[in-house]
Amino acid sequence: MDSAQDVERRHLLLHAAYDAASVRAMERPLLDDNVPLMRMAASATAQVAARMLDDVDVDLDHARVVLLAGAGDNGGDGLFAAAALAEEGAKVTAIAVGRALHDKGFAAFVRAGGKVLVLDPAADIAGCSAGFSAGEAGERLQAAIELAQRAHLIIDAMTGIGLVGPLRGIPATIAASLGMAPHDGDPSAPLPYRAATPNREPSGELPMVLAVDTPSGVGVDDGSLPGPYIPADMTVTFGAMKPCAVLPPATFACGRLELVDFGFDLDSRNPVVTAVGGEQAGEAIRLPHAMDSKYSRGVVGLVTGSARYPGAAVLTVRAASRANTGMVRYLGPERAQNMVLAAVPEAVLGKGHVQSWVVGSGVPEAAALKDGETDIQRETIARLLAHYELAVDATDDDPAYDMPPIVVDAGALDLLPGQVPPQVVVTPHAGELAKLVNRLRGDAPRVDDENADGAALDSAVLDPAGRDEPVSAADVLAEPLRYARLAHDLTGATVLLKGAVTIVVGESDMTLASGVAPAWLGTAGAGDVLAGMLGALLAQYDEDAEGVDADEYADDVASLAAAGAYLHGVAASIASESEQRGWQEPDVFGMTGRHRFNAIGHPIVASDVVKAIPDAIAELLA
Ligand SMILES: NC(=O)C1=CN([C@@H]2O[C@H](COP(=O)(O)OP(=O)(O)OC[C@H]3O[C@@H](n4cnc5c(N)ncnc54)[C@H](O)[C@@H]3O)[C@@H](O)[C@H]2O)[C@@H](O)CC1
Ligand SMILES: [K+]
Repeated sequence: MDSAQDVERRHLLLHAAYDAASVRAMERPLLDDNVPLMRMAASATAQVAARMLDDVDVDLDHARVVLLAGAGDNGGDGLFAAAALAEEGAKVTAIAVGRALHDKGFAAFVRAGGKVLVLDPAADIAGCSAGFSAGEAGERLQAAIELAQRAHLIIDAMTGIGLVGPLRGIPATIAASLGMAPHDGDPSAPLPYRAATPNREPSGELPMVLAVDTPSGVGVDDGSLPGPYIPADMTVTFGAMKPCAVLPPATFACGRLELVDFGFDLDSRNPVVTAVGGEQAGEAIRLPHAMDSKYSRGVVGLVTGSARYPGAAVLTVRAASRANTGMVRYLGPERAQNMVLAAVPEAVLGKGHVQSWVVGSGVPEAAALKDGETDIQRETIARLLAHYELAVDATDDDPAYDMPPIVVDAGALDLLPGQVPPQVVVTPHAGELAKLVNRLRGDAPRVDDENADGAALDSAVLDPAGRDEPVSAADVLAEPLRYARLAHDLTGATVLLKGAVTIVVGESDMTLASGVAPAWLGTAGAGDVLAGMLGALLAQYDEDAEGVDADEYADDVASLAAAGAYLHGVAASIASESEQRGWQEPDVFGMTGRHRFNAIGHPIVASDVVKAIPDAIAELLA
């Protein structure tokens, strides 16, 4: 039997991601003990490379492999791995993209019969001629790119955790030619436009790419894509996951993840981001007690849907009522009330005591109302949210802290007060988060922001006070962690930023992520269902439980929000019968692989997700 410590460590290994500084700190004691980490890394890389070639029926004897080798230890890993492949008969060429190569790795590679192509005229690499002309440098670069394009496998060992900023120089040129690069005027590198396959199955196109530790060029610590990078079919990563393995958009450039466990003391450092696991999400579900009543199991109040969008009322109420609540109360216009009652006769109309609120789904934002038009739901929500506004000099006994948790979705986001307590959970997608941030900073909208009708706003007025430029949806998609943190800093709210990998930022530094949902979930009403489910999970929570202090309460709200996203994703997987996910935990090198299903599944509507909620809960509790 595994001890509790083993189970906890395994959870961290498969879910937690640590920044470069933490990885170096965790390596240190092992290096001091002369544990041959680089040899272990290289051996794993070579074995994964051989497996990839085998998967596409290429014998090592006939394999053409190109190693892109940087000057640092990442290049060292690559050279030792390439040496091992060359010894097995593969035809391997190392392309030196920097001015040096890892000495011992290079020596091993040459001994194994590998060939080297040096690109930088200023390089100083033993036995390799340098000082060639600019013209020859250009020809060598071209030859290197063609060689790589004709290879069966590219091993990308240009940079790992030592990357600083976007790739520059020759590595940048190589990455732009072989991989992806920003377009003119667009600060963020685009993502490869590929269909979402189960298990991040490689496309099967040659050359395949194996990234060593991290795909070169990605933002290791924040998951951004600051410049050119090479998307990988597989990333073999060492010691612990780095944030780029979990956080979007970089995680989508990693392909399948394989982790080499060095036995790091993972408890010794705080992860930057932790992916929610099933067990953790299951803890958010309160089991009914023998003495329970509908009230003690949790009552959710919903101010959702509107005369314009009554369907959202139905979806949120159905989702909340299926996600383990004692009762739901609905407040809304008559048409929506009638629809709610027809769909959920169990719902209670009108005000009353609740343990959580859900507001804003299917409620028009202010910008969508015509001049002078009012919306009854917005008025109710505004009155409710006023109770959550913290006084400027709020103390611990500010009454806002005593309000029940509230999910602020969609059309209510523009009603959110400036400073709120952490039991306020905002659930924007990228475009909504951009608007929220701009409003709270007093910025004007930028051209690429869209109004409610999908038409571009043309008033690109920049802030004369010289503040940062207004944020666009594209900015948020390019750096979701940064902007989710900014939204939290501006509001105090727990921020759940929706996406293929959903990010939750709460009071503590730790960020949570959930990528369990299949891409089929990107469908109208899915956000309404999530809001209802979040309300239900928050209503089950007992903040008066013994020993829960304010910090813990804030952390628990963040965990519940992430668990809600996870449960939503599991329900979508069940509904769509899909094994595809936005993010998948890594395989651990040397452990027998999990049984992999490969069901791509089928399309769904949001109502299908609602129906699957009870099964999803049962799955998490099993
Ligand atoms: N420290 C250790 O004990 C271990 C480290 N390992 C490997 O070592 C890597 C870290 O090695 P290093 O610290 O040498 O760093 P890297 O090899 O990741 O990166 C340093 C190299 O990248 C270049 N570089 C940095 N920023 C650049 C930019 N913006 N544009 C172009 N080039 C840039 C530098 O000039 C240098 O040549 C890990 O990712 C991992 O692959 C593994 O061997 C396992 C053990
Ligand atoms: K790399």
